[in-house]
Amino acid sequence: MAIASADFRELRLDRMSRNFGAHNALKEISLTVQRGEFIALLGPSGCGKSTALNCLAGLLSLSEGAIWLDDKRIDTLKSEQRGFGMVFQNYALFPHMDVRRNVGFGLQMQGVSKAETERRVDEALNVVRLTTQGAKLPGQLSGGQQQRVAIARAIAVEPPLVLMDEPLSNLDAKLRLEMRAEIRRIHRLLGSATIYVTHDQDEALSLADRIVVLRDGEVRQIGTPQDLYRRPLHSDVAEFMGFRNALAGKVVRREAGEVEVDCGFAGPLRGQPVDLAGDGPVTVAIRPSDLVPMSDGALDAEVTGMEYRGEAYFGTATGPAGQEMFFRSETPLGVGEAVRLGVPADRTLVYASGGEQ
Ligand SMILES: Nc1ncnc2c1ncn2[C@@H]1O[C@H](COP(=O)(O)OP(=O)(O)OP(=O)(O)O)[C@@H](O)[C@H]1O
Repeated sequence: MAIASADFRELRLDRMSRNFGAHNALKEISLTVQRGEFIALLGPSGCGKSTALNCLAGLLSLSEGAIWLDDKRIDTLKSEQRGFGMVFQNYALFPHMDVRRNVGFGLQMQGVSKAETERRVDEALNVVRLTTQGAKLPGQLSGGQQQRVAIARAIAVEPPLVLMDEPLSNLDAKLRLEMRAEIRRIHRLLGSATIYVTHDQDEALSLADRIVVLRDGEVRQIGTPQDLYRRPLHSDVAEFMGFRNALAGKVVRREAGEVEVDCGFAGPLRGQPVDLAGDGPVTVAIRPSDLVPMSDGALDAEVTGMEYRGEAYFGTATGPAGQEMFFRSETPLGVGEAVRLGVPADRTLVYASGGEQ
């Protein structure tokens, strides 16, 4: 028999809140996670990601709200009674125990029989492809192998939910990519739900079925990686998702599904209205990789910097009213050179300024 995951339908966070004194670190987070889903909690430092994960794990109590696993309320249960698997950034392995004892630790705590523990340790090590390393101490393993041991320990208890807090941030770039694929593979194999905290949008995009973007303890958007990448609903989410150009302007023409915005350049910019209401000032959001030199581009600017990044050059430029821009170029341009930059209208998103309601 293989490693399984506990049977359940859904995990439901109902207005989950957590205060530290007067500080509201989590404000009424509501979310339903289906069995089999991979959810990334994404957001900048201090947005409440780890607090949310620790509340789920039972390491922190809720100030208000509730957590349900199907029709069982679990936020009132102690951490060990929830039986979730946890994987942390620093692995948190016991240095004096060999790999097998580390992996079997949770099972031993649960009072699982010796024979069953041995079986599940074998299976978990098999899943993370470490069957030959069982007798080693953590210190004799590489970072990636140690993180695999931590994953094996988390899944050996056959949890309904696996919680991961930035598990790859201590690994080098190559290993991070390898482990991403591994984590996804293991998630599929188990069929449990995974909630994965990260501040790295690439990691969230590549791993998750759905991404929950947090800011200041609040959910800003929940969506598929494609939703989040193509059409962030608010300008702050757009900025976080890599729309580094944020140009202030005013709508001068409206058509069905498209607007023209005057941002103080030679010509107006055409874009997609995302979060527009009224006639107030707007912010135009563009990814640097979509803003490129073109002879009939609407944005006239002067190059202020140029950097080679292998796949292309990335530059900075300033517009006539001092607008700061980040763009991509196939060829290098000299600092001080005049350039016209352009972007397709369907890659240009328009938001009401201060649209953070
Ligand atoms: N034990 C605590 N006491 C007081 N404030 C706390 C405590 N833990 C977290 N906070 C505050 O709650 C907010 C959210 O913190 P949290 O660690 O959840 O953020 P995060 O998104 O995980 O950040 P990072 O990516 O830097 O780990 C922060 O403002 C933090 O200072």
